Amino acid sequence: MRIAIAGASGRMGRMLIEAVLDAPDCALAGALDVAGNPQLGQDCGAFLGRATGVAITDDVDAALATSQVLIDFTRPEGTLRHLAACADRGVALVIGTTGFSAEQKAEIGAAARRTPVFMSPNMSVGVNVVMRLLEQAAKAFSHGYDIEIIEAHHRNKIDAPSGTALAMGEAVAKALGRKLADNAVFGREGVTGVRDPSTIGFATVRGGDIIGDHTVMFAGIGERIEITHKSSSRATYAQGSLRAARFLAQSGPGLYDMNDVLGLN
Ligand SMILES: NC(=O)C1=CN([C@@H]2O[C@H](COP(=O)(O)OP(=O)(O)OC[C@H]3O[C@@H](n4cnc5c(N)ncnc54)[C@H](OP(=O)(O)O)[C@@H]3O)[C@@H](O)[C@H]2O)C=CC1
Ligand SMILES: O=C(O)C1=N[C@H](C(=O)O)C[C@H](O)C1
Repeated sequence: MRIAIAGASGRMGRMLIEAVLDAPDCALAGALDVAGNPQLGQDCGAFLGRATGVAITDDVDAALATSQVLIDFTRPEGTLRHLAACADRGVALVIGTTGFSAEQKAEIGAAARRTPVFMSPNMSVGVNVVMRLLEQAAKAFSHGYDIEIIEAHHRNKIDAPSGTALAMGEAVAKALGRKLADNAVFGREGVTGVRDPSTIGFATVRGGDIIGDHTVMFAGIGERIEITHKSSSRATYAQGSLRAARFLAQSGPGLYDMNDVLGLN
């Protein structure tokens, strides 16, 4: 499978380059980064001391020329630019980027009618299994338990709450027949009044090199239940992304997520 990586010099881009180079069924076909990035023109394996023959470029057409799948961990505006190019060329797209608006998500859905697109705010198998546990827990604790979602990430993360925390909130809200948009409370300060039981609270921690921790708390009277996932390596996200790429390589146009890949639907 011929794979291009967008955000090639980023934290996830580098994990993905290493994962693709080490996967016997994958070959690196392109490495993209944004105009002005200092790594442009360098071999994308230089950080590993490996010569891949693939230079990092900001030329989207050149990076996609011989690629079957593009894996994108960049920023929403970058992803949308790559999405349009992939849809025009029929190149499949794996989206790991987070922080999309509702309008941007609709744009992704529309492009997925032309080419296979996979999107998940968290590529780890563990988080996606936890999503299912959360649906069950939310139904079981639907009365008398307050729901709070706490996430912690490294100091360089630029979006909050994390895409995963928001997806956990969506999963819990859906299981309860609520709309997250109507019930989410993002942080608290000052005289907040007593807690409205229908709300789903979010708290964000940013610091150091935390890779990604997520806890959903169901707080009742006399007990509380916490369902926690902690990532200890970005390699999990890279392996999940390759799994998604293999899935797309065998799929027609459509918008897919980890439930499709793991057969959880
Ligand atoms: N789904 C999942 O499992 C995971 C998702 N993520 C998400 O992936 C994204 C990237 O995370 P991370 O690798 O840590 O971030 P980094 O900042 O380390 O990397 C982002 C890369 O994208 C480049 N970039 C920035 N803006 C654009 C643009 N407009 N067009 C193209 N490329 C651009 C950056 O270049 P430059 O440095 O020059 O700005 C950089 O190379 C985030 O949204 C994060 O939340 C992260 C981990 C797991
Ligand atoms: O930016 C990160 O690092 C991560 N982002 C994703 C998110 O926003 O949920 C996934 C993971 O938690 C790491």
